[in-house]
Parts: sequence; structure tokens; C-alpha cells
Amino acid sequence: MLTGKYTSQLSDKQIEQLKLFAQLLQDHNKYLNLTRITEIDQIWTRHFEDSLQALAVLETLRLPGRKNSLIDIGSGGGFPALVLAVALPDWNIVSVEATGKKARFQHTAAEKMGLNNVDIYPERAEILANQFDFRGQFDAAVTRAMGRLSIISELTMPFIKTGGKFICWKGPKLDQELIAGKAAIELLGGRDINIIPYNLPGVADSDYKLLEATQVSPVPGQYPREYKTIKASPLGEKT
Ligand SMILES: C[S@@+](CC[C@H](N)C(=O)[O-])C[C@H]1O[C@@H](n2cnc3c(N)ncnc32)[C@H](O)[C@@H]1O
Repeated sequence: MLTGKYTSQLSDKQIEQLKLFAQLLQDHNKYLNLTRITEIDQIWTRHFEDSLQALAVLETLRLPGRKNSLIDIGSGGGFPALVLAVALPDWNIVSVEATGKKARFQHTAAEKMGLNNVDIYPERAEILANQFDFRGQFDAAVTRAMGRLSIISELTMPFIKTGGKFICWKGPKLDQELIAGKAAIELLGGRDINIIPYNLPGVADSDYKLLEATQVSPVPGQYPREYKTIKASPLGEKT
């Protein structure tokens, strides 16, 4: 398996957990369609090492004597939620995935990996975001491969506490999405947008970026709107 900056820092136990996760992904992918990436080195780089890029930002949120919390919106086969749950055993991780069979796969995988710091919800983000014990409760809300910035910010930011972080993984399309995305993030109470470029081992000409923003005030109560409205008139975009 091909390791990178973050996967090479994992303990033996964490490596065993991720090896098992890779095996489960390969086995279940045959009928669940969890990922297009099925070759082992590619799983380690494009899924595991990629998911761990958020550690650079998450480590800045740690406060002594208290458990941090993170929510992943649209986690699919478990990225980045389960990978971060392996790397951050002292964090509470919540994984939200609308498709029941993918959420069930994550449940099986988390159990087999012996993870007791992750809860998986087969639910839509825009429903959970209005529930008292989810709204504004998390130190970080993250999302990967979930679509345009102007849409995912509305689905993800309502979960973040004031002072917490919004983090999303982006590729070359970020440049086209950035003006509207920034406007959306600011409408939703986010500031200090920072873009962190990164490379993955063995991936030539990669143009990957992590976008982070700080939640400086609560998301206004009218957001998130219904999904069809979010899609029809994304925040910050001219429609
Ligand atoms: C392209 S996949 C990305 C999965 C994973 N984050 C990854 O990086 O591989 C997007 C996932 O988001 C889920 N999804 C889409 N809209 C959602 C919503 N409103 N709430 C929760 N999950 C959602 C879909 O079911 C799908 O599994």
C-alpha cells in the first residue's frame, strides 16, 4: 500500500483498521457501488490520505480536557468520516448519509474496525440540521464530493458551533465556484476563508484543495431550505 504524509503517521492499530476498511470496501463495492476507486494503492491515496488532509485544520481546534466533535455530510462509503474516526479516536464523529444501504455499510465497517467514536445517521442533512441536538453543535462540519460550494455550504454549515470550522474537499472546479461559494459562506455566518492546496503521492498533476472557513456567527434560522429550493436557487449564485 502507498502511504503519504498523514497515513505514514498512523499507529500499527490504525493501519490495521484501515487495511480492514479497504478490504471491506473492495468486498462490498461489488454490489453497493460505493466507489470507483478499487485498487488498493489508490484506496490508500485517493481515499485515506485524501480524507486525512483535514487533520491540519482539525488539530488547531483541539482544546485540552474536552472531546471535540465533527460531522461529515454525505459520507457515502465512509469518506472522510470513518477514516477520521480511525485517526482521531478521542473525537466524537457523526456521519450523515442519505442512502440507507451506504449508511448500513458504514455501520458494518465501523463495527468490524472496532470504532466506538462514530455514530452513523441514514438521514438527509437538511432534516437533521433543524434538530435541536444537531444544529450548531459541532466543532467542525466537513463534506467531500457533495457538489457545488454554494449548495454544500447551506447543507453543512448549520451544524457548526460559533468558532468552529467548515471544511470541504475541492478539485479544479473550485475556481469557477469560488465567487458564489464565498458569498454563500458569508451569508451563512462564515468568514476567514482559506484555501490549502495539496498533492497526493503517486497522483500526477493533482489539483486538490481543502477549503476551510470559520463560523463566526450562527447560521440564520431560515437555512437550510428544502433541498429542491437549495438546488433551484443556490445561495450566492445569480439565478
Ligand atoms: C458523491 S458521494 C460522496 C461520498 C463521500 N463523501 C466521498 O467523498 O466519497 C455523495 C453522497 O452524498 C449523499 N447525499 C447527497 N445529498 C445528501 C443530503 N442532502 N444529505 C445527506 N447525504 C446526502 C449521497 O447519497 C452520496 O452518497
